[in-house]
Amino acid sequence: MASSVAEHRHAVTHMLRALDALPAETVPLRDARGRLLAADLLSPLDLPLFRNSQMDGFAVDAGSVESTPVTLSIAGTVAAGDAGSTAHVAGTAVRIMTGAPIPDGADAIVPVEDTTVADDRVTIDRGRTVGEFVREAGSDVVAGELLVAAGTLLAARHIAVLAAVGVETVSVRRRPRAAVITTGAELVPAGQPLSPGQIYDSNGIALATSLEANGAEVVSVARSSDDVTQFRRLLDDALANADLVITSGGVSMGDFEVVKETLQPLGGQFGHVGMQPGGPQGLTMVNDVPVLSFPGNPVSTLVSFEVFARPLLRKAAGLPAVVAADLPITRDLTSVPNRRQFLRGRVRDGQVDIVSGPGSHLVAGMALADVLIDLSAETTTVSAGTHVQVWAL
Ligand SMILES: Nc1nc2c(c(=O)[nH]1)N[C@H]1C(S)=C(S)[C@@H](COP(=O)(O)OP(=O)(O)OC[C@H]3O[C@@H](n4cnc5c(N)ncnc54)[C@H](O)[C@@H]3O)O[C@H]1N2
Ligand code: MOO
Repeated sequence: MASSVAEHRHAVTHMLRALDALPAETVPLRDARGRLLAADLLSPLDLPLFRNSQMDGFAVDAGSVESTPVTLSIAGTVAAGDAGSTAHVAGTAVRIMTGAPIPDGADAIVPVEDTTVADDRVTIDRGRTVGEFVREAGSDVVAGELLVAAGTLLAARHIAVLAAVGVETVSVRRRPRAAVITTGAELVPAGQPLSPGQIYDSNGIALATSLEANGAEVVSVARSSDDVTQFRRLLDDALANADLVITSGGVSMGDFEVVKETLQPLGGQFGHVGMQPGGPQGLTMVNDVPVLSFPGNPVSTLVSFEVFARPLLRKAAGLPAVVAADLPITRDLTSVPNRRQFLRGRVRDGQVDIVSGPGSHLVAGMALADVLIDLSAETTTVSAGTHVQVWAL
């Protein structure tokens, strides 16, 4: 397999198509933020549920406050939470609090600021017309009306209205379940002392957090030595629980390419994609679960994720597409011929600058970047001021 970025992306898209049609699951409303609503939600109730006051003040019939000042006797008090069964008697005022049910017969609210109370009488300085500061039942939404449409990415404002009508759980699209396996005899988890030749495993956590940031649920992050038996066992565990497996390392031309050695006999396609970093790539379908095999260099892994996994995961999760822009570059640069190059850049004042060399081990340089600069395979030189395509990280 030797292919272009576009060809490989096409193959990955095809292999990951099932992620767009994952079944629904029910989650507590409290956990629904960031999830895609699976079905239209109709309101079970009117909102407001009952006619209530928009102000602390006095409920009156507008007719009796037409000419002011006028003094009315105070017939009672209703607070928010009261049942609101008392009827209003024309020519009187009922002391009322914001959110309290308006007594039948009252049709306007006079805010307390426009009144003076003496004993059990209130003098109203400014009248109000019918409906002023009255919140009618159903004026926001009526029972049976569409509250939130299927396919909505639930945000706090959607959760708010669902809570307001008493919804406890919602049906949402299941998140893609992803498993990560890093490979390499040299890898050690943080917290363990490093022996000569060993390095900390950064790709496991980098891929897990990348997956989560793009709407996936990470079911496991495992680490394998270069031993085929161990890798195969971890792979089987991952396949049992995941819709997608991402591996890192073990795909190029060395003697200990555990990922390639295990997956190629299962039909995996391994080879070079015309890009830098991220050239060596593998793609395998095992038991109907797609396995994306990214190269082990830390920047190669992250760039592979950006180019091949992130756009598809965001689409499956209903998240907005990755932001791309054309921006002028601050300096002259050269690019390797016949490879699409993804350089690490930073945008300042509407221009993009390079923040790191092209080496795929430069993980600290990657951390300085906020965009990838995407240079086509045909590009060999770019002069300062030329517009280049960038993708937000
Ligand atoms: N003769 C050739 N050698 C290499 C080629 C080639 O075409 N011919 N391609 C190079 C390119 S490009 C890349 S990228 C790497 C990809 O190699 P692998 O995917 O097999 O990765 P490894 O050899 O396992 O590791 C590469 C590098 O990355 C470090 N690494 C691996 N995993 C992790 C991790 N989880 N956390 C941190 N760092 C990791 C590893 O120690 C190596 O330094 O192959 C080139 N070689
Ligand atoms: O493709 Mo490798 O990712 O250049 O370093």
